[in-house]
Amino acid sequence: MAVYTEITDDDLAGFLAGYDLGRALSCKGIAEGVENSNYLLRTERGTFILTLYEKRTREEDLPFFLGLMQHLAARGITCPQPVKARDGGALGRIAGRPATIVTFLDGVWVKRPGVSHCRQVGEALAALHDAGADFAIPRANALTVGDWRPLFELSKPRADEVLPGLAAEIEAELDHLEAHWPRDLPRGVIHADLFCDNVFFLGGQLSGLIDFYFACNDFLAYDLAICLNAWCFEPDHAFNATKGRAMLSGYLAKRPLSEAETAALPLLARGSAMRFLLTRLYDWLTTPEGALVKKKDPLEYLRKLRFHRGVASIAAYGLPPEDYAI
Ligand SMILES: Nc1ncnc2c1ncn2[C@@H]1O[C@H](COP(=O)(O)OP(=O)(O)O)[C@@H](O)[C@H]1O
Ligand SMILES: N[C@@H](CCOP(=O)(O)O)C(=O)O
Repeated sequence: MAVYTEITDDDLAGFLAGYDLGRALSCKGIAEGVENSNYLLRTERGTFILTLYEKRTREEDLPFFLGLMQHLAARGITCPQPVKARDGGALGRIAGRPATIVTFLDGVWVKRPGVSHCRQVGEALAALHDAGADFAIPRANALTVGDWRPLFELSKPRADEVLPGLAAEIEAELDHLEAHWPRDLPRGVIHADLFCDNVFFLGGQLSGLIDFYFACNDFLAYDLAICLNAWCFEPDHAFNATKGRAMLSGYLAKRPLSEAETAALPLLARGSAMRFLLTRLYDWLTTPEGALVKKKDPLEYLRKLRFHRGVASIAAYGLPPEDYAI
């Protein structure tokens, strides 16, 4: 359960006094997510999500995240919308933390995605990339290749407690990624965390996207690599090429990949696996016992990384060359 900051009834009443949402009827911590504290808030005016920003979400980035959600919605992407307070702002403070209220999105996330889910995620990702193209506020990715080694240094002394030899394997992989990371692929606004728990479905149809708090400007194909990792591996850790093909086809139907993007995809997938391995490893080693959050397994991403290390081309993800030639 991701609740890092508890709020009192008085905190909530004081916060809501700035809004036209009536009184709180209930406010319950949400048992999902790992980054921020989220509450399901019911007021006299409806149901909302109250988010208190924690950990990796920097306050100075909030105008980017909130503005992006508004920008994307205006271009047809279904995502939560910040609720404005009476003073016109959407960002406030509660219990000492920066906080916003956003609209509640109907739908459920799928724990065992199928081929159709993967295709729809590919389509939605391409639509997001298209919709984000003219978003004016820039935000550099704070978790890209140059940030991985400093992040790793924080976990390195204890990494082998998680798996003997892990520190050396990560170091060697970082050497490779730093030496080969692409410099010049098409860039734009990426979601950067479009995992299964951030995509809602209703009746089998994708109904909305949430959790834009890692969104940034980076390689568009890197976002696709993140999604391949998050959606197309089976619980036994095998990559499912049918799902990979569905996701890539869904994406390609809306946005073609360049030759350079296609060639870079295995490396981007390795990098994406490294990024989530490192944040999970850090959280694994530092989250206090008894914290109200379910820690995520770093080694899941080590296995994914090892798979991509053996991948020579995008064909291994289920797409034969004749399907993506442009
Ligand atoms: N706008 C929303 N509408 C409905 N449910 C939401 C919304 N935002 C968050 N949630 C719920 O809260 C959970 C955690 O939210 P998320 O943004 O993923 O947290 P974190 O910032 O910690 O990653 C989600 O899995 C979902 O169940
Ligand atoms: N997706 C990340 C963790 C952060 O995302 P959340 O949406 O689950 O809070 C991971 O799986 O490591």
